[in-house]
Amino acid sequence: MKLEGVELRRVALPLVTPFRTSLGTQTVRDALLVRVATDEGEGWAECAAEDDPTYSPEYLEGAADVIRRFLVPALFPIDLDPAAVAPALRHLRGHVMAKSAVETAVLDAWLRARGVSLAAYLGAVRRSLPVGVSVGITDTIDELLDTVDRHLAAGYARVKLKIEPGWDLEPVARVRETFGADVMLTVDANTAYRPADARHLAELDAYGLAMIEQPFAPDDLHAHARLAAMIGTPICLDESITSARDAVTAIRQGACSIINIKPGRVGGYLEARRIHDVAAAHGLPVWCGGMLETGLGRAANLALAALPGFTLPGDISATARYYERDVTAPFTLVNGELAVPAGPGIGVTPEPSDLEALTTATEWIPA
Ligand SMILES: O=C(O)CCC(=O)N[C@@H](C(=O)O)c1ccccc1
Repeated sequence: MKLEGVELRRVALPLVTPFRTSLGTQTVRDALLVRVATDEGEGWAECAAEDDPTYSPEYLEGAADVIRRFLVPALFPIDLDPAAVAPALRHLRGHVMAKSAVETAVLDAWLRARGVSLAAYLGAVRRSLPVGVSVGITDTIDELLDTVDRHLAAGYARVKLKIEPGWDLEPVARVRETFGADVMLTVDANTAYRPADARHLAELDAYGLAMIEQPFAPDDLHAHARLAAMIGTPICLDESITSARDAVTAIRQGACSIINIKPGRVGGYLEARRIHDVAAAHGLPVWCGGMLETGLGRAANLALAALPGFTLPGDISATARYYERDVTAPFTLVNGELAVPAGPGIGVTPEPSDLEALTTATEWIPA
């Protein structure tokens, strides 16, 4: 398969409600979409990078630049198949979210041309999935309780509460006492705490949480291992894991007993599957994280989350949780589950009128 050109398209999707985490508050999702044109047809992908380098060192303008100047030119001479992309880009250091978007678009084109779904290609074992929902930091506890109530009524299998210093024990205690012991509850700190906060975080052990996600800095595996040894609640890593090698290191150091896999953060769906396999070999459950994806990323994440080791509900909410309008048809919860796309490739394509309405810029990179 030969690359004939690549379209980079920026879209802006207003969020239905502001999304506040320890990293800041988001009211719109600016996304970079990648469409590859090949001699066998086209493929789509979405870059997980945010507008600013707060979640990871990557950011959208930088990802577009590295794709335009380095990643795409490196692929033009290559006879492409899914396994050929990463090796062709290996001499270019880092930029895993940009690389993930390019690899995924090539993978989508290759699979569409062969009539194979991403789910089947990755080894999915389920056709629909119970999914979780992420709840941002709110101004008041009452607002938080209303939000959780609404999401539980919608059928979400797990509620994730964003926490940060000053907003942790009380919101968790109030949600637990309001909704009872049976709700699967997790917290995500997005690296907001310091090792000296370990004893404070250990008090979360009283609330039967399914996990505490990424309390400390991405590179501080020791602090995570020390907390893991102090408490019964499992520690889950997100930002710390950018490859299968990172996953092995973290597991061997006792820094985590659950891993949040985000294909963009680890360089693509093939590396994501490797992390799934490594975790399974060590008996660790994994789940699929979210980066406020449009329907393009959401579709691909559902395929990954259908693999056997993804035994915990992921951050793959219904479209309506974030967006009034999306670039693809909306994903809706049916009996608390989302259907895994079964069509060729990622199984969805943008709706032309919605895509145009949400587009803020496009550029074409010719061969
Ligand atoms: O449901 C979603 O797509 C978002 C899930 C979520 O909480 N994402 C968090 C995270 O750290 O996992 C996040 C996304 C984007 C930016 C910062 C944080």
